[in-house]
Amino acid sequence: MHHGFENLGLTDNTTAAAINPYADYTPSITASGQVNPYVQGHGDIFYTPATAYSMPLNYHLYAPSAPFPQKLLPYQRTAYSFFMSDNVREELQRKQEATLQRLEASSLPLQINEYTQLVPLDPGNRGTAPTFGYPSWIYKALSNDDGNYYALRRIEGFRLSNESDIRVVQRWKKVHSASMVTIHNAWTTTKFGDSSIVFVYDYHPLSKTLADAHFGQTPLFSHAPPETVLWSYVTQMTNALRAIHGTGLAARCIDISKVLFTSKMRIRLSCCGILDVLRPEQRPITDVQAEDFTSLGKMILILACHNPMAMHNFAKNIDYVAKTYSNGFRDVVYKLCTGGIKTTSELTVAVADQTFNSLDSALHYNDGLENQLKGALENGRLVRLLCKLGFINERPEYDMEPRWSETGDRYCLKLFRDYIFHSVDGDNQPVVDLAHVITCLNKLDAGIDEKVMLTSRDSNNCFIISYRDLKRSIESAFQELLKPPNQTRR
Ligand SMILES: Nc1ncnc2c1ncn2[C@@H]1O[C@H](COP(=O)(O)OP(=O)(O)OP(=O)(O)O)[C@@H](O)[C@H]1O
Repeated sequence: MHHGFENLGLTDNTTAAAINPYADYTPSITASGQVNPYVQGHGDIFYTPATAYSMPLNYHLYAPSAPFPQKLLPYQRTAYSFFMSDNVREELQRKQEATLQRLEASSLPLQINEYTQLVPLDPGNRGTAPTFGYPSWIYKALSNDDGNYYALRRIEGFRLSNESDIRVVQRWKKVHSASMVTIHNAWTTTKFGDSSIVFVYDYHPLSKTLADAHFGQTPLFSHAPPETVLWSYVTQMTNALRAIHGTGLAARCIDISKVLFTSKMRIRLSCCGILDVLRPEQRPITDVQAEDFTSLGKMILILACHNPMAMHNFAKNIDYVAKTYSNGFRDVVYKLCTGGIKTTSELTVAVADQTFNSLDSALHYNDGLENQLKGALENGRLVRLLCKLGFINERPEYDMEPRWSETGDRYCLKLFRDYIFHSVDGDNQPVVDLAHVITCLNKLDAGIDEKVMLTSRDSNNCFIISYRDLKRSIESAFQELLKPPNQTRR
């Protein structure tokens, strides 16, 4: 397979010193003679100038972001390493889709405070199952203030008798933990036609409750889940409790229906702060905090036994845990359920070993994501370049202008576009080779000295031109498009 033209791979030492005929573009050349693609022409509207980082690698070369799923040929790797993996892309796209989903016909208010586009997140809910003693609803909503999506939890029919009760939300806003759904605000409203109180939380698209994940229609596990999964839940909830108790608050909502499963093995405690407003506690906070540990023990017992009613026969079920899981796990669950753990320090010590396992898998996962990120590292640059080429090529209004016409120096850009996209093979069949496109665009963006041979469409003319000069032409042609109308285009 060939592209019609071959790279000559020549290094031209003269172009580096050549006079720049277009004042608009001066490539930034580093001490080692490389072109810095991030420092484009002055006032380049497509690039934000890099501040701290100015020494690029050889930008048309990519380090492999191994491991590859199978042995790939070099040209396959070029395309493979340039994008995130299909799995990650699909997951993110599905989350995007869920986030942007809208409800065409809705009886919900069009706007409440700064929030619009309300979509119920729990459409099966008829508001009959009382959460915290009241019917409750949860909606996704768009904030007109910051353009982010939030989850609004509405507690129906609640009247705030004491204004100061809602102030506790300010304290909750200060609790930061990656194992919690962050709360942002709370307010009362009559916009739903009743007196409701609304709590504003972070929105986590496609999340489900632990109850749904383990006991729903498509449960994650059909029987007892692996011990590593349960330890991971315990350590994540320990992380949440450390932050909550450390701020002098108590969670009061650890339950399979209130812990959200937000992505692979990531759980977050939701609904924090609601009970503190609805039913403020009079008891000493240490007593209330102690209940968080028993709730955690019950939750883990329920999941371990794969039985929502596991607490009804505690002795039998803790026996089952002893037979199915390790002694260490059984001991922690037993202590939690029976009040043997009363502070986060005690819990932290009890789960210390497992915390390192969780940390290790979190670090591995992080490495994996960073590798994925590498795949998308530079493709933004090429999109900008493609946009520029698109703006420049085939502009009918400049057909009669010499520099843009078939004979002018913009002509090589048109031929270069043909070289990238319109190559044909020996049988005159279109060559659709992503790796070729990416390689050419990378070289063009880096403006390297390598030369390429371009042939006119009628095969009568032939140009040999370096990527550096092509880049210069693109920049000057693009800058001309930006010129105000009263300045004549060259
Ligand atoms: N912060 C959030 N971000 C995104 N989705 C959420 C959020 N909180 C809840 N959800 C979605 O709403 C669904 C219902 O949540 P909810 O807490 O009401 O659970 P539930 O099982 O209906 O509990 P209850 O019976 O107490 O209402 C969850 O399964 C989840 O899909």
